[in-house]
Amino acid sequence: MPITTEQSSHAGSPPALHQPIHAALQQHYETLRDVHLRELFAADPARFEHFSLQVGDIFLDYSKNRITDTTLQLLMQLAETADVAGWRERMFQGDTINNTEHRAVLHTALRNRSNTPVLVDGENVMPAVNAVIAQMSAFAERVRSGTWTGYTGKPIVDVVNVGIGGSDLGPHMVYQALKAYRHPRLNMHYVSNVDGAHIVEKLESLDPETTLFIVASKTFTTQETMTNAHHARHWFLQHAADDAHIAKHFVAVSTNREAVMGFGIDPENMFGFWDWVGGRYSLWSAIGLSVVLAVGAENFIALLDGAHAMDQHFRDAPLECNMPVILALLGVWYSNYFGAESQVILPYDHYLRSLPLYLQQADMESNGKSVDRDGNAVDYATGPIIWGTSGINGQHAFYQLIHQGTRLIPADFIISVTPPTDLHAQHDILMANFLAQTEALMRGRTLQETRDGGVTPPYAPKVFAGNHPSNALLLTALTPHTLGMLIALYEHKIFVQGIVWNLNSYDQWGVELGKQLAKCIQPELNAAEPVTTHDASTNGLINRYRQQRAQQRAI
Ligand SMILES: O=P(O)(O)OC[C@H]1O[C@](O)(CO)[C@@H](O)[C@@H]1O
Repeated sequence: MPITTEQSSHAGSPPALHQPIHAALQQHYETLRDVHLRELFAADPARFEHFSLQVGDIFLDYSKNRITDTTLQLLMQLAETADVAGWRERMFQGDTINNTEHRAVLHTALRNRSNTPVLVDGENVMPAVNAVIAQMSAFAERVRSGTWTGYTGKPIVDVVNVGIGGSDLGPHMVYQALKAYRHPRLNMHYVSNVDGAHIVEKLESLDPETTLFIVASKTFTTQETMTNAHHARHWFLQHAADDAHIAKHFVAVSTNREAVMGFGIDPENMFGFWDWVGGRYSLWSAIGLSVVLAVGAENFIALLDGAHAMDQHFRDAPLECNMPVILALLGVWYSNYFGAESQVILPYDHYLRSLPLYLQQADMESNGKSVDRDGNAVDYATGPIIWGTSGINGQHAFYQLIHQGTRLIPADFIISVTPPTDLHAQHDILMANFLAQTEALMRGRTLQETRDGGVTPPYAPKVFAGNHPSNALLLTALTPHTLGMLIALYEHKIFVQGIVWNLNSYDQWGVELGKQLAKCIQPELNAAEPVTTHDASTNGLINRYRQQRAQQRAI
């Protein structure tokens, strides 16, 4: 039985990928599909200057893409057809662009360092945004200075952020990235998984007298987070023995005041945010509290400043020299014309090793959609599979497939020019590999070059077709400001792609379905009678689990 989606008529014009510009791009693709990047470089000695761009401390070289001036002109027309500029303005202005949840999308207001008014339902949100930043800064100052103490009077040493998805991945990634800026006494920990092993293992090494828990959940109903938070409270009270001590060891970050109070956290120790901040875009809100504790308010504000600088660039720069727009359209070019299925993210930076994981949620939870914003099934590819790891490790794991496999995998290479340590020679090795990989992917190696290169026969398996596209992103240094710019760059890239694909990038109904089903299944795992209400496979697995657990418990 086919699963159908409820069809509704398009409010506006057809999606850009149903308009004549799409046919023009398809035609153009036919002229370019067999052209090698080597030829494009040979034809234009200024290709690097031509297809590169500096914004603040981020330099983007996109010359190793399978594009010409015509490609970019057509892609820009696609963006115009999709009204990227109009939607961009709607987002920044606080229009209800998340149509299925009837919400504005205003993570940009959280880092609106110009402080110009941003209206939601006629109310300027900036005073509330600034008040939470001030509240976080004051709290962090007390914890960092040691004036905020635990129930036995000792300063806090360990902070556990209990959260999942956007309430974990963003702060965790930034905490890792900004190691150089961390407070020497404070260690942040991140517990997300409902698998008991995660929190049990974490608590083993912690001292309840010097541990602070941040329960981070936009909704304060997420099962994984609330289960872990309750376990943490139980563990704490086993030692502290008095509920009154909770106030010194548990704080909350949420939009749900009632639920926070219901958990037993003093609303004084709650850091609020708003439903117009999507979970995967919430790092800039109070969800960043662990980052403020770790690196201090000044550095957190520098992160916000960096994101704001990218917001301004994105809002003001013409489409053709707009970094997020360029990255987004290159992605569309490969997804919708070359049929690329994935996008690999390759940070050549130990401290950015969690960036691919963070971008998986940001991108795939946003644009992993098969219906457009009106609920119509789309007939074109949307969000790509995002994957990757620290680049240099990836070289020794999966790069073989990128070089010689059958799939086209566009790659983003990211590196900082400034070494993170004084091991300068090691940084040169890292940089050399970064460059070698982008060059090898682009050039490949011909049969003749293989023969001439001192390689032993057989030659044919050692030939590389090349022509694999990549972007190179050079950061001047991995500072809070540059990191803020980099994250905002990807957020806006995702936004632009969502507009071209006519998606609502700000809901996540697939995830919600999984949550609902898990809640139905959980009580069935301990049901007295065999379960028969699901399909045969799910029934079979539930009943097998029930029986085996019952046998284990009986022993
Ligand atoms: O912050 P919450 O409400 O606990 O939600 C956590 C995560 O769950 C999701 O709803 C689904 O993964 C994400 O969008 C969100 O970041």
